[in-house]
Formats: sequence, C-alpha cells, structure tokens
Amino acid sequence: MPVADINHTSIHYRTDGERHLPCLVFSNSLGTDLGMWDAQAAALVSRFHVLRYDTRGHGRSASPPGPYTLEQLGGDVLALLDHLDIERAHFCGLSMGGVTGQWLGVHAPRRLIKLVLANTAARVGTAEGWQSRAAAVRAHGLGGIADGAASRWFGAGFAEREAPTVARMTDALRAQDPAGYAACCEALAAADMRGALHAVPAPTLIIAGSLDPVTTVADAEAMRAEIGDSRVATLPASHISNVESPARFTRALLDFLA
Ligand SMILES: O=C(O)CC1=CCC(=O)O1
Repeated sequence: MPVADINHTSIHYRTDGERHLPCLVFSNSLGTDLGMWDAQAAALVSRFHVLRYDTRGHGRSASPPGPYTLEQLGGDVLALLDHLDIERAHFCGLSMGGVTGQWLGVHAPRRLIKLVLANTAARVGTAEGWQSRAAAVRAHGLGGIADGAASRWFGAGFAEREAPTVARMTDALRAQDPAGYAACCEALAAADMRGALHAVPAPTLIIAGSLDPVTTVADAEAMRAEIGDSRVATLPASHISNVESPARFTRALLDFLA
C-alpha cells in the first residue's frame, strides 16, 4: 500500500507497468477510489506506466480537515508526480477527477502530455447543492447518499445486469470517510472552470455519457467549445462510464493517446 506524504497529508497510490513507458494518471470521482480504474489499468498496463491514486478524503488516502479546494486537489497530483520523479504524464479524470484535470490543464500545462476529461463539466452542479450535500453528510453520514448513488452513477439496464459491481461500489461509498467526502463536496461547491479553459494547451479528449444525468453531453460540448485542441467522444453510458462501458472507454483512450 504505497503512500506519499505530501502537502501535509498522505495520498495512497498504486503504479502498474514499466517505469520507462509514458505515465498515465487516473483520478477518481466523488465517493469512489482508485479501484474504479481496474478495467482500464489491466487493459493499458502493457502500453503505459499507470499511476492511480485516491483523491484526498477518499479510499486509503488521509482525510485532513476540510473544506478542500480545487487547488489542493490539483496540487496533490503535482506533488505526487514530484514524489515519484515523473516530469510529464497523460492525465485522465472522471467527474471530480475531471475537474482536477481541468485545473491541471490550466495551471500546470507543462506537466501534461494529453488530457482526458470524462463525465465532467466546467461547473458540476451548483454551489448550494454541494454545500447542502456536505452539510447533510457531516450531520448524517453517507448512508442516504449511498442509497441514491446507483441511479446517479449507472443506467438502469447496467444496474440490473451488473448488480454485484454496483453493490461493490455503493458499499465502498458507504464505507468512505464522511468528513473527507464532505470536504470534497465543498471543493466542488467553489470549483468553476468556466471561462478559464481556453488556456488549456494540451490535446484534450472529452468523454461524455449519452445517459449521464449529472454531467451532460451539453456540458461536454461547452468544454469542447472552450478548449482549442479538443474533441468529444460520446459513449452509450451514464455517469461512471468507464465502469459501465469499459471496453468502449478504453478504446477511446487508446485511440486518443496512441
Ligand atoms: O453525485 C455523484 O455521486 C456524482 C458525482 C458528482 C461529482 C462526482 O465526482 O461524482
């Protein structure tokens, strides 16, 4: 269980694949952990040095006191790359991980080779919505959020077909640290990359899910309109599209990164 002691916290990470290959960093969504990328890591390990980490407040990373900021989430990635002596990497983040990716695209372009923004938006939800979710989780824990997660994360067909996968992920959400989850909600409450994305120079793939109720195809198109060298790939999936449609997601990544 490698852990990097960086930025006054500790970040749990995992590397797979040979060190001389180009590095590909994966960043998880709210309420998940680095295990969400198992299918992509297995499929891509022969082509990339795959680096996955648990966003602060999630999985086996520490939960320092919040609220967190988007600068901290992005700064953790830069410090982790420094810790591992990795100069430049591809970066793929989903939802909250994609917001972190947008911040890196604007503020640390020299560290990026290519950028993949999956099921995300320049502004995810509303400040009020995230603040009230953070308050509810601080007061009552993650049970209520976990009860509704499957319908936010996955299409109905997938949830029926792949019930064990869905149960594994929602059980993991139930087991997350409520304080860390709430602190990340507060980061999302303040995060707004609208109007800043024109400063992203990295070639960027934006992956959308045609069934995603959280971050929509219109959100993806809005990012594409701002980022100069960008394109959109739409998958027949809901929010956590890399789990719902792993083969298509991995194919889109490979086609773009190759
Ligand atoms: O509400 C959810 O669980 C979906 C989500 C929003 C931001 C994120 O990372 O996941």
